[in-house]
Amino acid sequence: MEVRVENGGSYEVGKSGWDGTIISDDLADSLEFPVIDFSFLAKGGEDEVQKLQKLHLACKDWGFFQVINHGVKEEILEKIKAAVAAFFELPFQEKKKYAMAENETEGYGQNFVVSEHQKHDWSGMIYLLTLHSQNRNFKFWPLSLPGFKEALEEYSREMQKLAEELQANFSVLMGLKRDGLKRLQGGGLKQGIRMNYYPICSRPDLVLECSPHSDGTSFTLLLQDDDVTGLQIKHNEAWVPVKPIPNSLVVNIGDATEVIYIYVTYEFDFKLRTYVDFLFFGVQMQSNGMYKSIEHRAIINEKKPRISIATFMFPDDEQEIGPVETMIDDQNHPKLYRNIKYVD
Ligand SMILES: O=C(O)CCC(=O)C(=O)O
Ligand SMILES: [Fe+2]
Repeated sequence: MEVRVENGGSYEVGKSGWDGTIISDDLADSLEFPVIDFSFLAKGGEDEVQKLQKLHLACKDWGFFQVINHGVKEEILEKIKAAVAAFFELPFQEKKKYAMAENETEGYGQNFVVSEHQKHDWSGMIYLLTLHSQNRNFKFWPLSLPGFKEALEEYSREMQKLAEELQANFSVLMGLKRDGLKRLQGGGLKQGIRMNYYPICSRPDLVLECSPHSDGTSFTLLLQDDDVTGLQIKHNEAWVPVKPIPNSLVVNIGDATEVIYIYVTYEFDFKLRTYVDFLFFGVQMQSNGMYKSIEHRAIINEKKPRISIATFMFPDDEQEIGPVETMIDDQNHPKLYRNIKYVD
């Protein structure tokens, strides 16, 4: 059985999608997906590594965790969800005005999901660069939608504060001062926000909406609908559903990469082989592989549409970054990645 996903001009043809055991919701509960109480982390000092043990294990063993008590007001979360819902409710002709152009990463894109039995609804996403503010490209912003710009700007500011606090905690875990990773990166994190809309689907077993991927970021903060489970992460070779905790945010470690070199060669057995050389920039790289960027995907729900809002944090460019010295130990943890500049 095949599922075809059309995305703008191109499409992928995949297998039926389900390519691994899916853990049931009950079993997932017993696996204790990490929940981090942010009020314990906020403003933590360099001498408080012990307090961060839970965060360390979450990043090392799962690459994902949910953050509660993060301090972002519920009304700000509700406002952005409502603004995103209002955008996706606009007629297609209106949304199309913000369409992603060829070779651009920003703007509105839609997936037309087709199974072998029936046509399904449109699903879509809109991706906007939000910080640094000079990177904003307002031609992709639905400025005529009342309240959208204000809601997104406010949400973006709150995510930045939270991301900086998380980065400070990652610094301490890597044996640095709170501002260690920021200094090594030569400045603040850049930010882009991807808003996803997943329509109802009567045969969710046939459709996999957001295909398996890992995030090419430093790290990501995800806000999802409180009452629809859609996100699944790969853990011990199984897909584990992440049941939303109301008003929480999901954080995951990223692996921003860039292909630097592709070469094709004839091997001694006269077979043509292709090699790809990657550069890595995310927290996975800075932690010298201790913290992992994990594959995840989202599935469509039978009864309720779902919105998710992913805030992608990127290293600032222009500055050479590499694995943090304290994470390298020639004997047990030799340096896995080269130092490099991030250029997007
Ligand atoms: O919708 C989700 O839960 C996942 C979205 C996601 O992984 C992404 O936008 O990168
Ligand atoms: Fe993702």
